[in-house]
Amino acid sequence: MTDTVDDVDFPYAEDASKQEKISALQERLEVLEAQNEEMRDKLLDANAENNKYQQKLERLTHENKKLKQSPLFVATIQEVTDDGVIIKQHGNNQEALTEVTDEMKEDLEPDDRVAVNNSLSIVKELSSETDVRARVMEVTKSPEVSYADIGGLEEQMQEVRETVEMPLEHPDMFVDVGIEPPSGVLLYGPPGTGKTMLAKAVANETDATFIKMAGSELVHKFIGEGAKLVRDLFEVAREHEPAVIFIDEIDAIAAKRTESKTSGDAEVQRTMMQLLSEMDGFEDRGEIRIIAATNRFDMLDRAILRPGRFDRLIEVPKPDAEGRELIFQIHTRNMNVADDLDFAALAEDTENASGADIKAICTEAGMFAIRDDRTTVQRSDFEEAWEKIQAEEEDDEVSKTFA
Ligand SMILES: Nc1ncnc2c1ncn2[C@@H]1O[C@H](COP(=O)(O)OP(=O)(O)OP(=O)(O)O)[C@@H](O)[C@H]1O
Repeated sequence: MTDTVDDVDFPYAEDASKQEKISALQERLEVLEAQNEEMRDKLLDANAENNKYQQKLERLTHENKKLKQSPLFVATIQEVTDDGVIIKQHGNNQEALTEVTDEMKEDLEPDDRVAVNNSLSIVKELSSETDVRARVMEVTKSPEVSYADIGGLEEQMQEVRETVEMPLEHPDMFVDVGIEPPSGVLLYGPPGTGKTMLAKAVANETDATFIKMAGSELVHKFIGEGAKLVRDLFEVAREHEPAVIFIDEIDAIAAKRTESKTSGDAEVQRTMMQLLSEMDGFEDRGEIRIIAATNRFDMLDRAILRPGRFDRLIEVPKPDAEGRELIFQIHTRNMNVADDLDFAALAEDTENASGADIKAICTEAGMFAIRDDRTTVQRSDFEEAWEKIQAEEEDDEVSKTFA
């Protein structure tokens, strides 16, 4: 129960002298001032904490709202008539007549792509196909990642080289020996372990164009376009031979079939079928290699792992202590670190860190040094950085659980 002002009992006896009363009151005043100060600090802290939670709440509410919004479907305008606009939905090719405002009608022409909602009303006009391609595909001529930038993963690197590099650089050897090179390579393992790096490095070393597409974007950005984008992906690769196609998060398009028959699932199936048929016709594809990556190997539909498809599986695990040491060395190459920095000890301290975590630790350690007005980064900076990153990762986990 909180004290009220009426509860005040005076810190002196009734018969105390005036002087005694003054000094007793003085003392009490000092104590109360100190308590008041302490309370104010606590209040400030609580306010700051409250603000933080408020912001988190807003972020989660926003995220929640976004997830609940129903997806849009893509359609192409067939005809603009007096009765409305005839559209053809991508995916199921169904035609429909839909009404639009006069204002929107003025802007629409046959062949324009539009996004429609569940009741087939046009929600917005979409940018042209070339823009979509550019948005979902990352095309880089010889990306700037080399094998020397990858720490640990010697075995994985060796396997990727045999299965991707050899067929690109010496296709004749496979012909001479009379065997087919593996069609596709699937890299699987936890996030941030260097799967994308491996794919980029092999493209770089073979002077190939690196073409990346994320499985999740393929199926979640605009429903109805997945299959077409897969076709486009292989077409772009053919235009840029030699090329390495990299499909990240392949589980988004090649997950095990589920019982539900929602349009989303049907769309994912169509996208996967297109990918399988592109891969099955792969012998004629010349100098194109396909690498896919997933963090969710358990979710994959086994159809994509059949011979002739992703028939070479390479596990990319989190680095062991030796791997972590190498990755620390790589990411501190351009940093001004203390001469006596013990990389092996850092590796021991950071058990369970992925390559991406180590990169983040190095940057964060540099920030700690800067905050401390130093130009040399020392062991304690790395330790603090790892603590901070672990705390942030835990926070992220909590956010995901409540989202
Ligand atoms: N083995 C490694 N050696 C050096 N750096 C690494 C390694 N693994 C990860 N990194 C660093 O982490 C970053 C992210 O790694 P990358 O994108 O290759 O991971 P990934 O396995 O493809 O992750 P995800 O599954 O999340 O797509 C890289 O740009 C690199 O800086």
